[in-house]
Amino acid sequence: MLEVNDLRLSDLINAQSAAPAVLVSGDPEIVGLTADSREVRPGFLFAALPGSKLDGRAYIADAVAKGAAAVLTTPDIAECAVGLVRDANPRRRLARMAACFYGPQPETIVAVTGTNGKTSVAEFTRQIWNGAGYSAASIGTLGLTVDGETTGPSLTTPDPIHLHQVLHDLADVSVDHAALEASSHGLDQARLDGVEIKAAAFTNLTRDHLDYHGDMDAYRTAKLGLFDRVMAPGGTAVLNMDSAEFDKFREAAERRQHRVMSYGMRPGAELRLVERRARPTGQELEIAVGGRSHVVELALVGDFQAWNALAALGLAIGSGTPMQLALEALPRLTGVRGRMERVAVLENGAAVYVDYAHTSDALETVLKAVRPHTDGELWCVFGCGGDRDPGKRPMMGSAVAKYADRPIVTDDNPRSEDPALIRAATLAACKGGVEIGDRRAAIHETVARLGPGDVLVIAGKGHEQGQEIRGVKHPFDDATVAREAIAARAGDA
Ligand SMILES: CC(=O)N[C@H]1[C@@H](OP(=O)(O)OP(=O)(O)OC[C@H]2O[C@@H](n3ccc(=O)[nH]c3=O)[C@H](O)[C@@H]2O)O[C@H](CO)[C@@H](O)[C@@H]1O[C@H](C)C(=O)N[C@@H](C)C(=O)N[C@H](CCC(=O)O)C(=O)O
Ligand SMILES: Nc1ncnc2c1ncn2[C@@H]1O[C@H](COP(=O)(O)OP(=O)(O)OP(=O)(O)O)[C@@H](O)[C@H]1O
Ligand SMILES: N[C@H](CCC[C@H](N)C(=O)O)C(=O)O
Ligand SMILES: [Mg+2]
Repeated sequence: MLEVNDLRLSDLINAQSAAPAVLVSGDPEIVGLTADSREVRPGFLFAALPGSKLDGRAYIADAVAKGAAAVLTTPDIAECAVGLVRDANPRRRLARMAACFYGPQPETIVAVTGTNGKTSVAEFTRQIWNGAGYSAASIGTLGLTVDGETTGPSLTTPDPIHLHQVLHDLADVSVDHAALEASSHGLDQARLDGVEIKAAAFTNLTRDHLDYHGDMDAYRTAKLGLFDRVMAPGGTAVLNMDSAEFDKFREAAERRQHRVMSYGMRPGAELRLVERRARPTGQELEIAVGGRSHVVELALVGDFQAWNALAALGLAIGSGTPMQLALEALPRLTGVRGRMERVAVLENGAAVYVDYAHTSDALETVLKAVRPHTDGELWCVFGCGGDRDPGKRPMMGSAVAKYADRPIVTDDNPRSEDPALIRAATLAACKGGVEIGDRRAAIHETVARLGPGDVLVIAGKGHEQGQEIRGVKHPFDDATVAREAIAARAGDA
Protein backbone atom coordinates (compact mmCIF):
# COMPACT_ATOMS: atom_id res chain seq x y z
CA MET A 1 0.00 0.00 0.00
CA LEU A 2 1.08 3.54 -0.68
CA GLU A 3 1.19 5.34 2.67
CA VAL A 4 -1.30 8.11 3.18
CA ASN A 5 0.77 11.16 4.09
CA ASP A 6 0.99 12.40 7.65
CA LEU A 7 -0.01 15.94 7.14
CA ARG A 8 -0.65 19.03 9.15
CA LEU A 9 -3.84 20.99 8.84
CA SER A 10 -2.05 23.88 7.08
CA ASP A 11 -0.63 21.44 4.47
CA LEU A 12 -4.15 20.30 3.64
CA ILE A 13 -5.35 23.88 3.33
CA ASN A 14 -2.49 25.16 1.25
CA ALA A 15 -2.01 22.21 -1.09
CA GLN A 16 -4.51 23.27 -3.72
CA SER A 17 -5.11 26.78 -4.87
CA ALA A 18 -8.70 27.76 -4.19
CA ALA A 19 -10.65 30.56 -2.65
CA PRO A 20 -8.94 31.37 0.66
CA ALA A 21 -9.98 29.37 3.66
CA VAL A 22 -9.45 30.87 7.06
CA LEU A 23 -7.37 28.85 9.48
CA VAL A 24 -8.54 30.32 12.73
CA SER A 25 -6.63 28.30 15.26
CA GLY A 26 -4.10 25.51 15.67
CA ASP A 27 -2.14 23.45 13.18
CA PRO A 28 -2.43 19.86 14.37
CA GLU A 29 -1.35 16.74 12.52
CA ILE A 30 -4.34 15.17 10.74
CA VAL A 31 -4.59 11.37 10.58
CA GLY A 32 -7.98 11.00 8.89
CA LEU A 33 -10.97 12.90 7.51
CA THR A 34 -14.70 12.45 7.99
CA ALA A 35 -17.94 14.41 7.62
CA ASP A 36 -19.76 12.11 10.05
CA SER A 37 -19.25 12.71 13.76
CA ARG A 38 -20.00 9.03 14.40
CA GLU A 39 -16.85 8.09 12.50
CA VAL A 40 -14.47 10.51 14.20
CA ARG A 41 -11.29 8.95 15.67
CA PRO A 42 -8.55 10.76 17.61
CA GLY A 43 -6.54 13.01 15.29
CA PHE A 44 -9.26 13.26 12.61
CA LEU A 45 -10.50 16.39 10.90
CA PHE A 46 -14.29 16.58 11.22
CA ALA A 47 -16.07 18.45 8.44
CA ALA A 48 -19.20 19.95 9.99
CA LEU A 49 -21.46 20.46 6.98
CA PRO A 50 -24.98 21.85 6.75
CA GLY A 51 -26.90 19.06 4.99
CA SER A 52 -30.23 18.41 3.35
CA LYS A 53 -31.71 16.69 6.41
CA LEU A 54 -29.44 17.52 9.34
CA ASP A 55 -26.88 20.16 10.25
CA GLY A 56 -23.42 18.68 10.80
CA ARG A 57 -22.47 21.79 12.79
CA ALA A 58 -24.67 20.49 15.59
CA TYR A 59 -22.19 17.63 16.08
CA ILE A 60 -19.00 19.67 16.56
CA ALA A 61 -18.96 19.16 20.32
CA ASP A 62 -19.47 15.37 19.88
CA ALA A 63 -16.62 15.22 17.38
CA VAL A 64 -14.27 17.15 19.68
CA ALA A 65 -15.21 14.87 22.57
CA LYS A 66 -14.26 11.89 20.39
CA GLY A 67 -10.80 13.33 19.78
CA ALA A 68 -11.15 15.33 16.55
CA ALA A 69 -7.96 17.34 16.04
CA ALA A 70 -9.61 19.94 13.80
CA VAL A 71 -12.97 21.08 12.49
CA LEU A 72 -13.73 22.39 9.00
CA THR A 73 -16.95 24.37 8.84
CA THR A 74 -18.75 27.52 7.69
CA PRO A 75 -17.54 31.05 8.50
CA ASP A 76 -20.25 31.70 11.07
CA ILE A 77 -18.68 29.32 13.62
CA ALA A 78 -16.49 31.68 15.65
CA GLU A 79 -14.40 29.36 17.76
CA CYS A 80 -13.69 25.78 18.63
CA ALA A 81 -11.56 23.97 21.20
CA VAL A 82 -9.43 22.34 18.47
CA GLY A 83 -7.96 23.47 15.11
CA LEU A 84 -10.60 25.41 13.19
CA VAL A 85 -10.84 26.05 9.43
CA ARG A 86 -13.65 28.21 8.08
CA ASP A 87 -14.69 28.23 4.47
CA ALA A 88 -17.74 29.64 2.72
CA ASN A 89 -17.89 26.40 0.72
CA PRO A 90 -16.79 23.72 3.17
CA ARG A 91 -17.86 20.81 0.91
CA ARG A 92 -15.52 21.97 -1.85
CA ARG A 93 -12.75 22.55 0.68
CA LEU A 94 -13.29 19.06 2.12
CA ALA A 95 -13.01 17.49 -1.33
CA ARG A 96 -9.76 19.34 -2.02
CA MET A 97 -8.40 18.36 1.38
CA ALA A 98 -9.31 14.74 0.64
CA ALA A 99 -7.44 14.96 -2.68
CA CYS A 100 -4.36 16.23 -0.86
CA PHE A 101 -4.68 13.75 2.01
CA TYR A 102 -4.94 10.67 -0.19
CA GLY A 103 -2.36 11.82 -2.74
CA PRO A 104 -1.80 9.70 -5.85
CA GLN A 105 -4.63 9.20 -8.35
CA PRO A 106 -4.69 7.10 -11.53
CA GLU A 107 -2.85 9.06 -14.17
CA THR A 108 -5.76 9.17 -16.62
CA ILE A 109 -9.16 9.99 -15.17
CA VAL A 110 -12.25 10.91 -17.19
CA ALA A 111 -15.79 11.71 -16.08
CA VAL A 112 -19.21 11.69 -17.70
CA THR A 113 -22.30 13.68 -16.83
CA GLY A 114 -25.81 13.85 -18.32
CA THR A 115 -29.31 12.79 -17.32
CA ASN A 116 -29.06 9.42 -19.08
CA GLY A 117 -26.21 7.25 -20.27
CA LYS A 118 -23.56 7.93 -17.61
CA THR A 119 -23.19 4.33 -16.43
CA SER A 120 -23.17 3.06 -20.01
CA VAL A 121 -20.52 5.58 -21.14
CA ALA A 122 -18.31 5.00 -18.09
CA GLU A 123 -18.52 1.22 -18.61
CA PHE A 124 -17.85 1.46 -22.33
CA THR A 125 -14.84 3.71 -21.70
CA ARG A 126 -13.43 1.19 -19.25
CA GLN A 127 -14.00 -1.60 -21.77
CA ILE A 128 -12.26 0.39 -24.53
CA TRP A 129 -9.26 0.93 -22.24
CA ASN A 130 -9.19 -2.74 -21.29
CA GLY A 131 -9.38 -3.61 -24.99
CA ALA A 132 -6.45 -1.30 -25.65
CA GLY A 133 -4.46 -3.18 -23.01
CA TYR A 134 -4.66 -0.69 -20.12
CA SER A 135 -5.52 -1.49 -16.54
CA ALA A 136 -8.74 0.41 -15.97
CA ALA A 137 -11.57 1.01 -13.53
CA SER A 138 -15.01 2.59 -13.60
CA ILE A 139 -16.81 4.11 -10.63
CA GLY A 140 -20.53 4.80 -10.65
CA THR A 141 -24.04 3.49 -10.09
CA LEU A 142 -22.91 -0.14 -10.36
CA GLY A 143 -20.09 0.42 -7.84
CA LEU A 144 -16.38 0.04 -8.52
CA THR A 145 -15.41 -2.13 -11.47
CA VAL A 146 -11.75 -3.00 -11.91
CA ASP A 147 -10.72 -5.09 -14.87
CA GLY A 148 -14.21 -6.57 -15.10
CA GLU A 149 -14.76 -7.34 -11.37
CA THR A 150 -17.46 -5.24 -9.68
CA THR A 151 -17.82 -4.36 -6.00
CA GLY A 152 -20.68 -2.14 -5.01
CA PRO A 153 -23.19 -0.72 -5.56
CA SER A 154 -22.73 2.77 -4.21
CA LEU A 155 -23.87 6.30 -4.79
CA THR A 156 -23.43 7.17 -8.48
CA THR A 157 -20.77 9.67 -7.41
CA PRO A 158 -19.28 8.63 -4.06
CA ASP A 159 -18.61 11.15 -1.30
CA PRO A 160 -15.20 12.82 -1.74
CA ILE A 161 -13.44 11.08 1.12
CA HIS A 162 -14.45 7.63 -0.08
CA LEU A 163 -13.76 8.61 -3.69
CA HIS A 164 -10.23 9.88 -3.05
CA GLN A 165 -9.49 6.83 -0.93
CA VAL A 166 -10.60 4.59 -3.81
CA LEU A 167 -8.55 6.58 -6.34
CA HIS A 168 -5.52 6.27 -4.03
CA ASP A 169 -6.04 2.50 -3.76
CA LEU A 170 -6.37 2.17 -7.54
CA ALA A 171 -3.14 4.10 -8.10
CA ASP A 172 -1.56 1.88 -5.48
CA VAL A 173 -2.25 -1.26 -7.52
CA SER A 174 -1.21 0.46 -10.76
CA VAL A 175 -4.68 0.92 -12.21
CA ASP A 176 -3.79 3.99 -14.26
CA HIS A 177 -7.12 4.65 -16.02
CA ALA A 178 -10.45 5.45 -14.34
CA ALA A 179 -13.83 6.55 -15.71
CA LEU A 180 -16.19 8.25 -13.24
CA GLU A 181 -19.88 9.02 -13.30
CA ALA A 182 -20.57 12.63 -12.33
CA SER A 183 -24.14 12.88 -11.01
CA SER A 184 -25.76 16.28 -10.66
CA HIS A 185 -26.03 15.75 -6.88
CA GLY A 186 -22.35 14.85 -6.79
CA LEU A 187 -21.37 17.93 -8.78
CA ASP A 188 -23.62 20.22 -6.73
CA GLN A 189 -22.10 18.84 -3.52
CA ALA A 190 -18.55 19.17 -4.91
CA ARG A 191 -17.89 15.44 -4.44
CA LEU A 192 -15.57 15.40 -7.49
CA ASP A 193 -13.56 18.53 -6.74
CA GLY A 194 -9.87 17.78 -6.56
CA VAL A 195 -10.09 14.84 -8.98
CA GLU A 196 -7.57 15.37 -11.78
CA ILE A 197 -9.77 14.92 -14.82
CA LYS A 198 -8.27 14.84 -18.31
CA ALA A 199 -11.49 14.57 -20.33
CA ALA A 200 -15.16 15.01 -19.48
CA ALA A 201 -18.27 14.09 -21.46
CA PHE A 202 -21.81 15.46 -21.55
CA THR A 203 -24.53 13.14 -22.91
CA ASN A 204 -27.87 14.95 -22.53
CA LEU A 205 -30.06 17.02 -20.24
CA THR A 206 -33.73 16.16 -19.75
CA ARG A 207 -36.05 16.39 -16.79
CA ASP A 208 -35.02 14.59 -13.60
CA HIS A 209 -34.13 15.41 -10.00
CA LEU A 210 -36.02 18.70 -9.82
CA ASP A 211 -37.04 17.71 -6.29
CA TYR A 212 -33.39 18.45 -5.44
CA HIS A 213 -32.35 21.16 -7.91
CA GLY A 214 -35.64 23.09 -8.08
CA ASP A 215 -35.56 23.99 -11.77
CA MET A 216 -33.85 23.06 -15.02
CA ASP A 217 -31.47 26.04 -14.85
CA ALA A 218 -30.11 24.92 -11.50
CA TYR A 219 -29.91 21.33 -12.75
CA ARG A 220 -27.93 22.47 -15.81
CA THR A 221 -25.67 24.67 -13.67
CA ALA A 222 -24.79 21.64 -11.55
CA LYS A 223 -23.82 19.65 -14.66
CA LEU A 224 -21.88 22.57 -16.17
CA GLY A 225 -19.77 22.49 -13.00
CA LEU A 226 -17.90 19.50 -14.38
CA PHE A 227 -16.60 21.68 -17.20
CA ASP A 228 -16.37 25.14 -15.65
CA ARG A 229 -15.06 24.17 -12.20
CA VAL A 230 -13.96 20.58 -11.69
CA MET A 231 -11.88 19.90 -14.80
CA ALA A 232 -8.78 22.11 -14.81
CA PRO A 233 -8.26 24.33 -17.89
CA GLY A 234 -6.77 22.50 -20.84
CA GLY A 235 -8.91 19.35 -20.61
CA THR A 236 -10.98 17.81 -23.38
CA ALA A 237 -14.75 18.38 -23.33
CA VAL A 238 -16.55 15.61 -25.23
CA LEU A 239 -19.95 17.10 -26.00
CA ASN A 240 -23.08 15.71 -27.63
CA MET A 241 -23.71 17.96 -30.61
CA ASP A 242 -27.22 16.54 -31.11
CA SER A 243 -28.32 17.85 -27.72
CA ALA A 244 -30.18 21.16 -27.62
CA GLU A 245 -27.84 22.01 -24.74
CA PHE A 246 -24.68 21.70 -26.84
CA ASP A 247 -24.02 25.43 -27.26
CA LYS A 248 -24.26 26.15 -23.55
CA PHE A 249 -21.80 23.37 -22.73
CA ARG A 250 -19.46 24.36 -25.58
CA GLU A 251 -19.38 27.98 -24.43
CA ALA A 252 -18.63 26.95 -20.83
CA ALA A 253 -15.89 24.59 -22.02
CA GLU A 254 -14.31 27.19 -24.28
CA ARG A 255 -14.39 29.84 -21.54
CA ARG A 256 -12.35 27.42 -19.42
CA GLN A 257 -9.94 26.81 -22.30
CA HIS A 258 -10.85 23.18 -22.81
CA ARG A 259 -10.52 21.58 -26.20
CA VAL A 260 -14.02 20.75 -27.44
CA MET A 261 -14.53 17.38 -29.13
CA SER A 262 -18.10 17.21 -30.43
CA TYR A 263 -19.82 13.93 -31.21
CA GLY A 264 -23.13 13.01 -32.78
CA MET A 265 -25.02 12.86 -36.02
CA ARG A 266 -25.06 16.57 -36.81
CA PRO A 267 -22.78 17.58 -39.67
CA GLY A 268 -19.68 19.20 -38.26
CA ALA A 269 -19.35 16.81 -35.31
CA GLU A 270 -15.72 15.84 -34.83
CA LEU A 271 -16.71 12.24 -34.09
CA ARG A 272 -19.58 11.93 -36.50
CA LEU A 273 -22.01 9.07 -36.76
CA VAL A 274 -22.58 9.19 -40.50
CA GLU A 275 -24.77 6.14 -40.74
CA ARG A 276 -26.23 3.37 -38.61
CA ARG A 277 -27.34 0.12 -40.17
CA ALA A 278 -29.34 -2.14 -37.85
CA ARG A 279 -28.35 -5.82 -37.72
CA PRO A 280 -30.35 -8.55 -35.96
CA THR A 281 -28.03 -8.65 -32.93
CA GLY A 282 -26.26 -5.33 -33.26
CA GLN A 283 -25.54 -2.50 -35.65
CA GLU A 284 -22.96 -1.36 -38.14
CA LEU A 285 -21.72 2.18 -37.60
CA GLU A 286 -20.02 4.43 -40.06
CA ILE A 287 -18.00 6.91 -38.05
CA ALA A 288 -16.14 9.83 -39.58
CA VAL A 289 -13.17 11.09 -37.57
CA GLY A 290 -11.05 13.94 -38.89
CA GLY A 291 -12.31 13.43 -42.46
CA ARG A 292 -11.61 9.66 -42.45
CA SER A 293 -14.42 7.16 -42.43
CA HIS A 294 -14.37 3.99 -40.30
CA VAL A 295 -16.89 1.16 -40.40
CA VAL A 296 -17.35 -0.47 -37.01
CA GLU A 297 -19.54 -3.40 -35.95
CA LEU A 298 -21.22 -2.86 -32.59
CA ALA A 299 -22.69 -5.94 -30.89
CA LEU A 300 -25.35 -3.79 -29.19
CA VAL A 301 -28.86 -2.94 -30.31
CA GLY A 302 -30.35 0.57 -30.07
CA ASP A 303 -29.34 3.96 -31.38
CA PHE A 304 -28.63 5.22 -27.84
CA GLN A 305 -25.96 2.56 -27.46
CA ALA A 306 -24.28 4.00 -30.57
CA TRP A 307 -24.37 7.51 -29.02
CA ASN A 308 -22.95 6.15 -25.77
CA ALA A 309 -20.22 4.24 -27.61
CA LEU A 310 -19.30 7.44 -29.45
CA ALA A 311 -19.09 9.40 -26.19
CA ALA A 312 -16.85 6.69 -24.74
CA LEU A 313 -14.71 6.75 -27.86
CA GLY A 314 -14.35 10.53 -27.40
CA LEU A 315 -13.34 10.14 -23.75
CA ALA A 316 -10.75 7.50 -24.62
CA ILE A 317 -9.24 9.46 -27.52
CA GLY A 318 -9.55 12.78 -25.67
CA SER A 319 -7.59 11.39 -22.73
CA GLY A 320 -4.77 9.96 -24.81
CA THR A 321 -5.73 6.49 -26.10
CA PRO A 322 -4.50 6.12 -29.70
CA MET A 323 -7.51 6.40 -32.00
CA GLN A 324 -6.85 3.13 -33.81
CA LEU A 325 -6.71 1.13 -30.56
CA ALA A 326 -9.92 2.75 -29.35
CA LEU A 327 -11.76 2.06 -32.60
CA GLU A 328 -10.58 -1.55 -32.62
CA ALA A 329 -12.06 -2.05 -29.15
CA LEU A 330 -15.60 -1.00 -30.17
CA PRO A 331 -16.74 -4.32 -31.70
CA ARG A 332 -15.93 -6.06 -28.40
CA LEU A 333 -18.09 -3.76 -26.22
CA THR A 334 -20.60 -5.71 -24.18
CA GLY A 335 -23.84 -4.29 -22.80
CA VAL A 336 -24.13 -3.05 -19.26
CA ARG A 337 -26.18 -5.11 -16.82
CA GLY A 338 -29.84 -4.04 -16.79
CA ARG A 339 -29.49 -1.62 -19.71
CA MET A 340 -31.66 -2.98 -22.52
CA GLU A 341 -30.61 -6.44 -21.42
CA ARG A 342 -32.46 -9.20 -23.24
CA VAL A 343 -33.26 -11.73 -20.54
CA ALA A 344 -35.23 -14.23 -22.59
CA VAL A 345 -36.95 -15.09 -25.82
CA LEU A 346 -40.14 -17.13 -25.39
CA GLU A 347 -41.13 -20.19 -27.39
CA ASN A 348 -43.44 -17.98 -29.51
CA GLY A 349 -40.65 -15.52 -30.32
CA ALA A 350 -41.73 -12.84 -27.84
CA ALA A 351 -38.72 -11.12 -26.21
CA VAL A 352 -38.32 -9.76 -22.67
CA TYR A 353 -35.90 -6.93 -21.88
CA VAL A 354 -34.87 -5.42 -18.55
CA ASP A 355 -33.90 -1.76 -18.72
CA TYR A 356 -33.03 1.05 -16.30
CA ALA A 357 -35.13 3.81 -17.89
CA HIS A 358 -36.45 5.96 -15.04
CA THR A 359 -37.00 9.25 -16.88
CA SER A 360 -39.42 10.11 -19.70
CA ASP A 361 -36.53 10.63 -22.13
CA ALA A 362 -34.98 7.25 -21.31
CA LEU A 363 -38.37 5.51 -21.66
CA GLU A 364 -38.92 7.14 -25.04
CA THR A 365 -35.39 6.21 -26.11
CA VAL A 366 -35.57 2.56 -25.10
CA LEU A 367 -39.10 2.03 -26.45
CA LYS A 368 -38.15 3.56 -29.80
CA ALA A 369 -35.04 1.36 -29.84
CA VAL A 370 -37.00 -1.89 -29.46
CA ARG A 371 -39.87 -0.91 -31.78
CA PRO A 372 -38.08 -2.09 -34.96
CA HIS A 373 -37.57 -5.47 -33.23
CA THR A 374 -41.28 -5.76 -32.37
CA ASP A 375 -43.45 -7.66 -34.84
CA GLY A 376 -46.42 -7.85 -32.47
CA GLU A 377 -47.28 -5.53 -29.58
CA LEU A 378 -44.87 -3.56 -27.41
CA TRP A 379 -45.55 -3.91 -23.67
CA CYS A 380 -43.93 -1.83 -20.96
CA VAL A 381 -44.06 -2.54 -17.23
CA PHE A 382 -42.82 0.52 -15.36
CA GLY A 383 -43.28 2.71 -12.31
CA CYS A 384 -42.02 5.95 -10.82
CA GLY A 385 -39.82 6.18 -7.74
CA GLY A 386 -41.08 7.61 -4.47
CA ASP A 387 -39.25 10.50 -2.77
CA ARG A 388 -38.06 11.59 -6.20
CA ASP A 389 -39.14 14.43 -8.52
CA PRO A 390 -42.97 14.06 -8.66
CA GLY A 391 -43.06 16.25 -11.78
CA LYS A 392 -41.55 13.49 -13.89
CA ARG A 393 -44.38 11.01 -13.14
CA PRO A 394 -46.97 12.26 -15.68
CA MET A 395 -44.16 12.76 -18.20
CA MET A 396 -43.07 9.13 -17.79
CA GLY A 397 -46.71 8.01 -18.04
CA SER A 398 -47.32 9.90 -21.24
CA ALA A 399 -44.02 8.75 -22.82
CA VAL A 400 -44.99 5.11 -22.27
CA ALA A 401 -48.55 5.72 -23.53
CA LYS A 402 -47.09 7.24 -26.67
CA TYR A 403 -44.32 4.77 -27.46
CA ALA A 404 -45.68 1.44 -26.14
CA ASP A 405 -48.90 -0.32 -27.14
CA ARG A 406 -49.56 -1.79 -23.70
CA PRO A 407 -48.48 0.30 -20.71
CA ILE A 408 -48.61 -1.44 -17.31
CA VAL A 409 -48.12 0.88 -14.36
CA THR A 410 -46.59 -0.75 -11.29
CA ASP A 411 -44.41 0.17 -8.29
CA ASP A 412 -40.72 1.10 -8.42
CA ASN A 413 -39.26 1.92 -5.01
CA PRO A 414 -42.18 3.87 -3.52
CA ARG A 415 -39.87 4.52 -0.55
CA SER A 416 -41.72 6.59 2.09
CA GLU A 417 -44.63 7.55 -0.20
CA ASP A 418 -48.07 5.98 -0.69
CA PRO A 419 -47.57 3.73 -3.78
CA ALA A 420 -51.21 4.14 -4.90
CA LEU A 421 -50.78 7.92 -5.14
CA ILE A 422 -47.60 7.58 -7.23
CA ARG A 423 -49.41 5.20 -9.58
CA ALA A 424 -52.39 7.55 -9.82
CA ALA A 425 -50.12 10.48 -10.80
CA THR A 426 -48.49 8.30 -13.46
CA LEU A 427 -51.76 6.87 -14.78
CA ALA A 428 -53.32 10.33 -15.05
CA ALA A 429 -51.16 10.94 -18.11
CA CYS A 430 -50.86 7.35 -19.32
CA LYS A 431 -53.69 6.74 -21.76
CA GLY A 432 -54.57 3.04 -21.90
CA GLY A 433 -52.40 2.31 -18.88
CA VAL A 434 -53.33 -0.72 -16.75
CA GLU A 435 -52.57 -0.60 -13.02
CA ILE A 436 -51.00 -3.63 -11.32
CA GLY A 437 -49.37 -2.32 -8.15
CA ASP A 438 -47.41 -5.39 -7.09
CA ARG A 439 -44.36 -5.52 -9.37
CA ARG A 440 -44.06 -9.31 -9.30
CA ALA A 441 -47.74 -9.68 -10.24
CA ALA A 442 -47.33 -7.06 -12.99
CA ILE A 443 -44.44 -8.99 -14.53
CA HIS A 444 -46.16 -12.40 -14.18
CA GLU A 445 -49.47 -11.21 -15.63
CA THR A 446 -47.80 -9.47 -18.52
CA VAL A 447 -45.46 -12.33 -19.41
CA ALA A 448 -48.46 -14.68 -19.40
CA ARG A 449 -50.14 -12.54 -22.07
CA LEU A 450 -47.24 -12.07 -24.51
CA GLY A 451 -48.19 -13.06 -28.02
CA PRO A 452 -46.00 -14.10 -30.97
CA GLY A 453 -43.52 -11.36 -31.88
CA ASP A 454 -44.43 -9.20 -28.85
CA VAL A 455 -41.74 -7.39 -26.88
CA LEU A 456 -41.87 -6.60 -23.17
CA VAL A 457 -39.65 -3.91 -21.64
CA ILE A 458 -39.51 -4.05 -17.83
CA ALA A 459 -38.22 -0.58 -17.06
CA GLY A 460 -36.79 1.30 -14.10
CA LYS A 461 -34.83 -1.16 -12.00
CA GLY A 462 -32.14 -2.47 -14.32
CA HIS A 463 -29.40 -3.92 -12.09
CA GLU A 464 -31.19 -3.00 -8.83
CA GLN A 465 -31.67 -5.80 -6.34
CA GLY A 466 -34.45 -4.42 -4.19
CA GLN A 467 -37.89 -2.90 -3.96
CA GLU A 468 -37.97 -0.23 -1.26
CA ILE A 469 -41.38 0.08 0.38
CA ARG A 470 -41.94 2.26 3.45
CA GLY A 471 -38.24 2.33 4.23
CA VAL A 472 -37.77 -1.46 3.96
CA LYS A 473 -35.78 -2.88 1.06
CA HIS A 474 -37.25 -6.20 -0.11
CA PRO A 475 -35.05 -8.37 -2.35
CA PHE A 476 -36.22 -7.99 -5.96
CA ASP A 477 -34.52 -8.55 -9.30
CA ASP A 478 -36.51 -7.86 -12.48
CA ALA A 479 -34.56 -10.39 -14.56
CA THR A 480 -35.06 -13.19 -12.00
CA VAL A 481 -38.77 -12.44 -11.68
CA ALA A 482 -39.12 -12.36 -15.48
CA ARG A 483 -37.50 -15.80 -15.72
CA GLU A 484 -39.81 -17.12 -12.98
CA ALA A 485 -42.77 -15.76 -14.90
CA ILE A 486 -41.58 -17.40 -18.12
CA ALA A 487 -41.15 -20.73 -16.30
CA ALA A 488 -44.66 -20.37 -14.81
CA ARG A 489 -46.08 -19.67 -18.27
CA ALA A 490 -44.33 -22.73 -19.72
CA GLY A 491 -45.65 -24.81 -16.79
CA ASP A 492 -49.21 -23.66 -17.46
CA ALA A 493 -49.01 -24.37 -21.16
C1 LIG B 1 -29.49 14.52 -0.71
C2 LIG B 1 -28.07 14.09 -0.78
O1 LIG B 1 -27.51 13.97 -1.83
N1 LIG B 1 -27.47 13.85 0.42
C3 LIG B 1 -26.06 13.52 0.46
C4 LIG B 1 -25.36 14.41 1.46
O2 LIG B 1 -25.92 14.17 2.68
P1 LIG B 1 -26.27 15.39 3.62
O3 LIG B 1 -24.99 16.10 3.95
O4 LIG B 1 -27.33 16.22 3.02
O5 LIG B 1 -26.76 14.57 4.92
P2 LIG B 1 -27.57 14.99 6.22
O6 LIG B 1 -28.22 13.72 6.66
O7 LIG B 1 -28.40 16.20 6.02
O8 LIG B 1 -26.44 15.32 7.32
C5 LIG B 1 -25.67 16.51 7.32
C6 LIG B 1 -24.30 16.22 7.88
O9 LIG B 1 -24.41 15.84 9.24
C7 LIG B 1 -23.56 14.74 9.46
N2 LIG B 1 -23.99 14.00 10.66
C8 LIG B 1 -25.24 13.47 10.74
C9 LIG B 1 -25.62 12.74 11.87
C10 LIG B 1 -24.69 12.57 12.94
O10 LIG B 1 -24.96 11.94 13.97
N3 LIG B 1 -23.46 13.13 12.80
C11 LIG B 1 -23.09 13.84 11.70
O11 LIG B 1 -21.95 14.30 11.62
C12 LIG B 1 -23.67 13.94 8.18
O12 LIG B 1 -22.59 13.02 8.03
C13 LIG B 1 -23.63 15.05 7.14
O13 LIG B 1 -22.30 15.40 6.81
O14 LIG B 1 -23.99 14.09 1.49
C14 LIG B 1 -23.71 12.73 1.85
C15 LIG B 1 -22.17 12.53 1.81
O15 LIG B 1 -21.63 12.90 0.58
C16 LIG B 1 -24.38 11.77 0.89
O16 LIG B 1 -24.16 10.44 1.32
C17 LIG B 1 -25.87 12.06 0.84
O17 LIG B 1 -26.42 11.25 -0.15
C18 LIG B 1 -27.69 10.58 0.18
C19 LIG B 1 -27.42 9.30 0.96
C20 LIG B 1 -28.45 10.25 -1.12
O18 LIG B 1 -29.34 9.43 -1.13
N4 LIG B 1 -28.12 10.88 -2.22
C21 LIG B 1 -28.75 10.64 -3.53
C22 LIG B 1 -29.98 11.50 -3.77
C23 LIG B 1 -27.70 10.94 -4.59
O19 LIG B 1 -26.68 11.59 -4.30
N5 LIG B 1 -27.92 10.44 -5.80
C24 LIG B 1 -27.00 10.66 -6.91
C25 LIG B 1 -27.46 10.00 -8.21
C26 LIG B 1 -28.71 10.53 -8.76
C27 LIG B 1 -28.84 10.16 -10.22
O20 LIG B 1 -28.03 10.58 -11.05
O21 LIG B 1 -29.82 9.49 -10.56
C28 LIG B 1 -25.69 9.90 -6.65
O22 LIG B 1 -24.60 10.43 -6.97
O23 LIG B 1 -25.79 8.74 -6.20
N1 LIG C 1 -27.59 8.29 -24.35
C1 LIG C 1 -28.81 8.03 -23.88
N2 LIG C 1 -29.86 8.84 -24.17
C2 LIG C 1 -31.10 8.58 -23.69
N3 LIG C 1 -31.39 7.50 -22.92
C3 LIG C 1 -30.38 6.67 -22.60
C4 LIG C 1 -29.05 6.89 -23.06
N4 LIG C 1 -28.26 5.90 -22.58
C5 LIG C 1 -29.05 5.12 -21.84
N5 LIG C 1 -30.34 5.56 -21.85
C6 LIG C 1 -31.50 5.03 -21.11
O1 LIG C 1 -31.27 5.38 -19.76
C7 LIG C 1 -31.21 4.20 -18.94
C8 LIG C 1 -30.13 4.38 -17.89
O2 LIG C 1 -28.85 4.35 -18.53
P1 LIG C 1 -27.55 4.56 -17.66
O3 LIG C 1 -27.62 3.69 -16.47
O4 LIG C 1 -26.37 4.44 -18.54
O5 LIG C 1 -27.78 6.10 -17.24
P2 LIG C 1 -27.25 6.90 -15.99
O6 LIG C 1 -27.11 8.30 -16.46
O7 LIG C 1 -26.04 6.27 -15.43
O8 LIG C 1 -28.43 6.80 -14.91
P3 LIG C 1 -28.33 7.22 -13.33
O9 LIG C 1 -28.62 8.70 -13.30
O10 LIG C 1 -29.40 6.46 -12.65
O11 LIG C 1 -26.96 6.90 -12.85
C9 LIG C 1 -30.93 3.06 -19.91
O12 LIG C 1 -31.40 1.86 -19.37
C10 LIG C 1 -31.68 3.51 -21.15
O13 LIG C 1 -33.05 3.27 -21.01
N1 LIG D 1 -30.31 7.28 -9.45
C1 LIG D 1 -31.75 7.26 -9.60
C2 LIG D 1 -32.17 5.86 -9.73
C3 LIG D 1 -33.67 5.70 -9.88
C4 LIG D 1 -34.07 4.27 -10.11
C5 LIG D 1 -35.51 3.94 -9.99
N2 LIG D 1 -35.59 2.53 -9.77
C6 LIG D 1 -36.19 4.71 -8.85
O1 LIG D 1 -36.17 4.21 -7.74
O2 LIG D 1 -36.75 5.77 -9.11
C7 LIG D 1 -32.40 7.95 -8.42
O3 LIG D 1 -31.99 7.68 -7.30
O4 LIG D 1 -33.26 8.78 -8.64
MG1 LIG E 1 -25.61 5.74 -13.56
